[in-house]
Amino acid sequence: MSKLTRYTSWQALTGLVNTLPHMRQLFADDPQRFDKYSLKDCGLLLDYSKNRIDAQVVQQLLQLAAEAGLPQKIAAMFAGALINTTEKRAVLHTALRAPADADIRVDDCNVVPEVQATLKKMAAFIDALYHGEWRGCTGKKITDVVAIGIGGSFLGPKIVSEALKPYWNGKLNCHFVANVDGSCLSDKLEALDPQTTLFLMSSKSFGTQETLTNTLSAKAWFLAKGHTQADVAKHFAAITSNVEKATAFGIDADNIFPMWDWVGGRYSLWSAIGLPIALLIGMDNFRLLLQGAREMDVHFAATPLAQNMPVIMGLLSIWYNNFQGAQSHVVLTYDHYLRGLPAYFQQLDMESNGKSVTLDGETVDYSTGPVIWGGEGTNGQHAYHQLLHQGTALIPADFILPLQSHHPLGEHHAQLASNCFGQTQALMQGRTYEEALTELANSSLSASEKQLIARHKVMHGNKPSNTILMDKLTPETLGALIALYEHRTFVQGAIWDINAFDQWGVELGKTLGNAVLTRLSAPQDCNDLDSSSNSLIGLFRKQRI
Ligand SMILES: O=P(O)(O)OC[C@H]1O[C@](O)(CO)[C@@H](O)[C@@H]1O
Repeated sequence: MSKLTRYTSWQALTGLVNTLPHMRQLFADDPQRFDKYSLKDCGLLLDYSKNRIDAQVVQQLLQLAAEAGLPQKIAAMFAGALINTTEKRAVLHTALRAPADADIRVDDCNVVPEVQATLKKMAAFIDALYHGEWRGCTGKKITDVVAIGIGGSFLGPKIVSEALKPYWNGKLNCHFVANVDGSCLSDKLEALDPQTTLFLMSSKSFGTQETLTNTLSAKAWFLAKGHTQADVAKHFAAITSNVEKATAFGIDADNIFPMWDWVGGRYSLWSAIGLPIALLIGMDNFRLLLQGAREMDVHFAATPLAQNMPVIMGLLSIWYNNFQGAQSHVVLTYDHYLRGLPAYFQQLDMESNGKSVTLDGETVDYSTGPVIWGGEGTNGQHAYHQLLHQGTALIPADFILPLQSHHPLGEHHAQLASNCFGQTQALMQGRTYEEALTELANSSLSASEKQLIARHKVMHGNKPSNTILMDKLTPETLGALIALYEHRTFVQGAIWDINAFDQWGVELGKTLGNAVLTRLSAPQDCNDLDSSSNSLIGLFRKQRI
């Protein structure tokens, strides 16, 4: 039996499952329920009242956090302890948004000055592009930037840029290339002029196949347009922790922005990986994004657990995941600009908590990371909300809504908000058989048909959701929101006693993929492989001939 499942709080929580009344009753019994189970800080409001909780459950969840040493683990992360134990690294994405005078040490060296110097380098780079000091090899201003990267070197820049479209200053166009599928890069290149295009290669390792291949092809395209190797320096820059590989690749040392091994890829948008964001919204707004995340860092580090937003959200997810069989969690962003956020949270959470051994290497005897999925509201209501309401799976939901729109068009925003609130209400209260029968009372159906249809219309409700509101989607509130989810992920990994900051699971697929690549062009069959891989390789080889 694992340490975690031996905690008295874990035992107590196991005993509390299915002992609570329906949420309808919980709300009926306590008119102050919203006030009791909502938190406000960092420009966000978290309404967690539509959850299967009462004072006793919350108390035991908080006790679980205490028994798991969460406060100490939070302090260790902020202090730069090597909590990424398998790679012997600190986890300090929080240092990327720390104040300039902070002192945060790795190997007894304060990392903040280098972070600040990189922010200044970013600002100078952006100014040079904006004002034409940086020009292409034929003297033309740069108009388009192609950001090449994948995973955390793509999702953060892409999704945050999309989310902050109202803040784009129009000085540059930015395009994102991630997939190694040639269609992705080709689509972008066909519309571009190499004389006015700058390629930004983002790769912490400078060893990711997709990013290297895309960058090599971009360079080949550039050279095929009549330009020379000497011209490359004016059209290629890189963000990486592997400066040696980047210069060997042909990128001018002055055009390389550093990254550090104490920043995980999925936590790196706050570093120079976020350059595409800053190019689109300007450095002042990028600093506001950092500031918002900083506010959430201060909240997370200093707020008592019971009023701590990431802690409450992480504990609630554990309550469903580990005690009520929920295997997925849905994020529903009721804002068109936030439509990509669920995909961002997918990598953040699933690449962090998709683990099955504890820090000591013991196989866990409890569930860990759920599947994170979601999409844009109201679209999801016409796609998968049916399952949320009447399916057999328990899927806790987060609803995210800015109270003000950037485009106050007629009744649109009121309808968006009413749908958001209506959905959480429907998930909570459901519809009883009697209510369904009453709704059918005046229909022309026979009595037996009414009874049958009523059965199909029953919604059990008691489906948990959190609602997160902000006054408006701004760089600051977005920074706070993303940091909220970073720390929510941390809370769960800390309680599950897993390493949320390595990603050994992605290595094997890459290695085997590279081995297959060599076989796709080999003449002989791969009879040493399983028959599926052998056949699939054969089919691909056949179509190539
Ligand atoms: O920035 P890099 O080193 O190219 O890595 C890209 C992505 O690949 C991973 O290492 C594995 O998916 C992610 O953690 C990372 O964000």
